Amino acid sequence: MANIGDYRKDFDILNSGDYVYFDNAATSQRPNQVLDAISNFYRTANANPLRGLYDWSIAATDMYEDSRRVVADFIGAATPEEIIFTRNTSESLNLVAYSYGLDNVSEGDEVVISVMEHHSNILPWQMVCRKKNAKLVYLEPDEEGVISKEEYESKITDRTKVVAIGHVSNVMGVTNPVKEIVAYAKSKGAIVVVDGAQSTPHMKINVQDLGADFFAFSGHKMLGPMGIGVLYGRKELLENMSPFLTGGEMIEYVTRTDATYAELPHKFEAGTVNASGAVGLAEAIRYLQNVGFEAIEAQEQKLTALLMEGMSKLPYIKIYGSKDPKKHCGIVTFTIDGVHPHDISSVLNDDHVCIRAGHHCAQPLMQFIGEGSTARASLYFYNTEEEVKIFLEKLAKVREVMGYGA
Ligand SMILES: Cc1ncc(COP(=O)(O)O)c(CNc2co[nH]c2=O)c1O
Repeated sequence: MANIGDYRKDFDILNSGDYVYFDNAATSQRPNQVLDAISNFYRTANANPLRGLYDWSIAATDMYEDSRRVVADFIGAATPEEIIFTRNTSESLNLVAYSYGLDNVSEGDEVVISVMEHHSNILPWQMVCRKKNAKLVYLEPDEEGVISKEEYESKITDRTKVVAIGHVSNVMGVTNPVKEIVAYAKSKGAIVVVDGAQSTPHMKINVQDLGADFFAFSGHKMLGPMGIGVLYGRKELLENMSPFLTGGEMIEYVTRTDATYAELPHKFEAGTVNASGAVGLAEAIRYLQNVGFEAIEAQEQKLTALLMEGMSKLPYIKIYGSKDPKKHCGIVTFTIDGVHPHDISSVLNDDHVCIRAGHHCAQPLMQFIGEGSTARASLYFYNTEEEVKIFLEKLAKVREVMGYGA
């Protein structure tokens, strides 16, 4: 059994200088195995997949569809046809809103989301409700970001057609009770879309166990390349949905006035697909499975506990979310009295420490917690205790650098 620290050697960028990378909730880093898999695709099987009748195109198609099978197995889909490759979580969520929401939400219906959602899981539903004259209802968490049973049972009603909920908040780090929310939503006749962007990199996902009707995530947050995302959808729903984007690959037959569409999953994959991205994502999945989510979770929880314990010694720092490091998924959002989050990030960057600062594409949540912006450190399994110590040392200097007393 490899030690969790043995994997860091696979990430050249993390070993090429003195940078401390604590912005993994924005995007992760990539191991050499993923970079080599993408390079190998272009060096040995690069051709436009799915339509060509020659060896390279057939090889590219095989690699692309093998990757789809890897993704389906990874998240417990019933069949690979339930896996749609997109560019990212944002596109996946838009696909559901446009192709399912506009056809199934009617005037007077309600769509339930939470105030903690990323804009990618707010704006598509604002669009649906505006176009269909439906009502957008917000679930509100407690101070630690927990959505209570009373809260979701009071707001998910017989008028609810869609519940769209983040699995893990990119700000609070809290894991929502998705399985319970799904069960209750289904008892009210609603379908559930789960935004898995911040959960899929950190924990074992089984979409059938969750009961999700749709589940979205991005490759770049889980060691994969940018530009490849996934939408899982229950086959019976996908089969009855209109295409989202139209064009090449996704048709059976086109006349001057009409067209018939390809079978799943190709109906939802217009144009030349991101075959190399899918191959890279499949390799990222194999890499994560080799590390193991138990080891990943243990390392993240150990580092988050060290981080939060060190930050708690600085009285001018406020941490958002749970006081329990085990309930942060590696995400620690904070403010420093008197210092703008952008300045926190800039001062830390002077010491080669990389964190995120701003509204994190979660402005309704910022309004809910009464902040314009916050700073956020987000860890992954390849970060180290030494990096946490460096972060805490540099963080303790920020106020001084900004002209405050220590
Ligand atoms: C919960 C959540 N949903 C959806 C998205 C959109 O993912 P994308 O389509 O791959 O961009 C993000 C990205 N979150 C962040 C991107 O940069 N910093 C973040 O916190 C997210 O955290």
